[in-house]
Amino acid sequence: MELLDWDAFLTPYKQAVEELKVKFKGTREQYQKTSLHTPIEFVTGRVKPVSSILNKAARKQIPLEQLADKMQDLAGVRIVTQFVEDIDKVIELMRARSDFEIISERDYIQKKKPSGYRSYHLILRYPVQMIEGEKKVLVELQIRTLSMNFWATIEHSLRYKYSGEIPEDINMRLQRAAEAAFWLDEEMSIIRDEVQEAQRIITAKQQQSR
Ligand SMILES: Nc1nc2c(ncn2[C@@H]2O[C@H](COP(=O)(O)OP(=O)(O)OP(=O)(O)O)[C@@H](O)[C@H]2O)c(=O)[nH]1
Ligand SMILES: Nc1ncnc2c1ncn2[C@@H]1O[C@H](COP(=O)(O)OP(=O)(O)OP(=O)(O)O)[C@@H](O)[C@H]1O
Repeated sequence: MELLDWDAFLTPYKQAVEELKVKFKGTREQYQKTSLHTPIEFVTGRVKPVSSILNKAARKQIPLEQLADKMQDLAGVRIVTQFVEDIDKVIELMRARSDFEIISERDYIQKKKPSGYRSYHLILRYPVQMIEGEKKVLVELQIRTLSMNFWATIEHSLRYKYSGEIPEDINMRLQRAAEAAFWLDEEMSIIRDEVQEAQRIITAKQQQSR
């Protein structure tokens, strides 16, 4: 595929990522207007870079003609939460929506990956309105806490730096960091009610001074 074709091929994925980011940020804003704790801390998204698509296609032996069906993370959106309990709430919110179909779920929180990676993944089939008509694209939605996100971001950078072959001593540190990230989530869950009450007071004060 040439550069121009990539641009055309990825257009609906870009559209899907932009639309879903707006929608999920909108959900966060709705929560902020209530006295309820918002389960969404922030939302990010990206279209997979072409170099990364080519690497993954070669690694997984996916023919380029089958990318749309076989590579589920061409469009990726991530919802980051404060607490592990918020992840369940976000999953509930996603299951109640009618603007996409959830086609699969993977729980890497109950069952973390050997690397230490924790996150909850949903694969969505999302309809994008193109000038040629509706096109349904797959979107990978990752839901994770701030602590899980911190670990995954650091691990991703190291994996990139060492082209997947992370030296043993650093790997050991990463495993320990994964355990620390898990305990951070546990500790924060225990004081969740206190934290949420403090945040409610701060939000109410900010709204009064507007
Ligand atoms: N940082 C980090 N991210 C991970 C790890 N495992 C999975 N992910 C993220 O989760 C996505 C989906 O992973 P999987 O559910 O394992 O999907 P997969 O197609 O079986 O495997 P990948 O080749 O990793 O995409 C990846 O593209 C990454 O963004 C990990 O060990 N570390
Ligand atoms: N679902 C997602 N939502 C938001 N950002 C994502 C998502 N998946 C990956 N990213 C981010 O996009 C950037 C580039 O991701 P890339 O697709 O190359 O990584 P990857 O998903 O780990 O790779 P691979 O699946 O090919 O091993 C990274 O910063 C990664 O954290």
